[in-house]
Amino acid sequence: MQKLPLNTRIYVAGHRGMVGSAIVRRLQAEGYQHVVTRTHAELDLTSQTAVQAFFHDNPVDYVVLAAAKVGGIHANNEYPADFIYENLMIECNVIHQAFAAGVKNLLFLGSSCIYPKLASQPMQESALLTGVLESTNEPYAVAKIAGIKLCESYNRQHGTDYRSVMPTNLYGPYDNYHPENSHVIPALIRRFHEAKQTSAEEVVIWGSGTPKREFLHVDDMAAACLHVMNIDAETYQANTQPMLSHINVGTGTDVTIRELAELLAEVVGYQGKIAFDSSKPDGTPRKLMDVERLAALGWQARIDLKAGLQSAYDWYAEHLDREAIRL
Ligand SMILES: NC(=O)C1=CN([C@@H]2O[C@H](COP(=O)(O)OP(=O)(O)OC[C@H]3O[C@@H](n4cnc5c(N)ncnc54)[C@H](OP(=O)(O)O)[C@@H]3O)[C@@H](O)[C@H]2O)C=CC1
Ligand SMILES: C[C@H]1O[C@H](OP(=O)(O)OP(=O)(O)OC[C@H]2O[C@@H](n3cnc4c(=O)[nH]c(N)nc43)[C@H](O)[C@@H]2O)[C@@H](O)[C@@H](O)C1=O
Repeated sequence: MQKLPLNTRIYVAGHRGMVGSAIVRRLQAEGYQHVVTRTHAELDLTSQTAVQAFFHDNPVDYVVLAAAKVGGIHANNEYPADFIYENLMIECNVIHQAFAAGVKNLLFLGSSCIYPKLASQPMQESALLTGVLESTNEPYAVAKIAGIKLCESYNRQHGTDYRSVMPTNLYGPYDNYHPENSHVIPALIRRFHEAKQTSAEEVVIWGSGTPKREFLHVDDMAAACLHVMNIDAETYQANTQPMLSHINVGTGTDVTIRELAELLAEVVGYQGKIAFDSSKPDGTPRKLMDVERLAALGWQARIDLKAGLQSAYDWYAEHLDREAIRL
């Protein structure tokens, strides 16, 4: 396994987010000495001129693109223009300006929602663009597919080594706990915690509870990112042909939303009723990732779901009074 030199200058875009912060923790733990970061306030990645100036003034060797407009099923449904515009702008600016500044290596984070709504399960990388997308997050998915194609096209035309990883649903420290705009795990952690504090009789879960989801702890995701970054170029190219420049990252197992809710109630210690509001959207019925490609390249998830949920809840409870929690 080729090891990136520890003095590699690595720019992590989105370093304060759940995934970006996990990647920075992992890089620092592994001894990388030159991790470059900018907050959203310091550098708005939707601004072409600001991104061009950043790369001109700050020579880097590797870019990790973990910055994005991110949200759960409700946020995607409510703000489709924001999701497609901001993510397309971030991807075009960072990928093109990295190339223009001579950066040879980049890791782009896509998402499992790039695959067709009814793709056969588990979903292989080759399923991309073989069917219609899930309507609740289609704009976001189209932006993510564009990110994959940007990396692939710069590799084909300019000989860059821009890689794309497709994470399944993620959770863990520094997640977004907004009651409406968050993903299901932070939303339910917060709802069950507040229900326990107020002795509420029941907690309402969105949808039917029947959809299935795969959940990967963000520390596993960060480990997978560093693993992919350290694969030598010819091995990476040989394992992502024909033109399949992306690699799925997941656990290879899934649970129903009902099972997840019951697990979280147990983890949080909530003993009231769990009800389902079928007026809320279910989204994709199932999106289990085929993780064989990355397994063949030497990486598998390690964090068990129940232990991961427990650690995520413990982190939430410990940070409630601090600004780290995005409520
Ligand atoms: N969370 C999940 O379940 C999944 C996430 N992913 C992907 O992983 C990546 C990271 O997601 P996650 O960590 O959960 O998201 P977060 O929302 O936690 O982090 C996103 C980061 O990007 C920053 N950002 C957003 N817009 C801009 C901008 N215009 N300029 C500069 N910075 C910006 C945010 O800063 P600020 O908050 O200050 O605006 C934030 O730090 C994304 O590409 C996402 O699509 C893929 C699959 C699942
Ligand atoms: C991560 C990935 O996938 C995301 O899509 P998603 O997987 O459908 O995201 P979700 O976590 O919001 O919902 C998962 C399931 O859970 C149910 N559900 C129940 N109760 C709550 C609840 O209270 N909140 C939320 N958000 N969902 C709930 C919800 O109805 C749905 O059936 C994209 O947005 C996109 O971000 C993307 O890249």
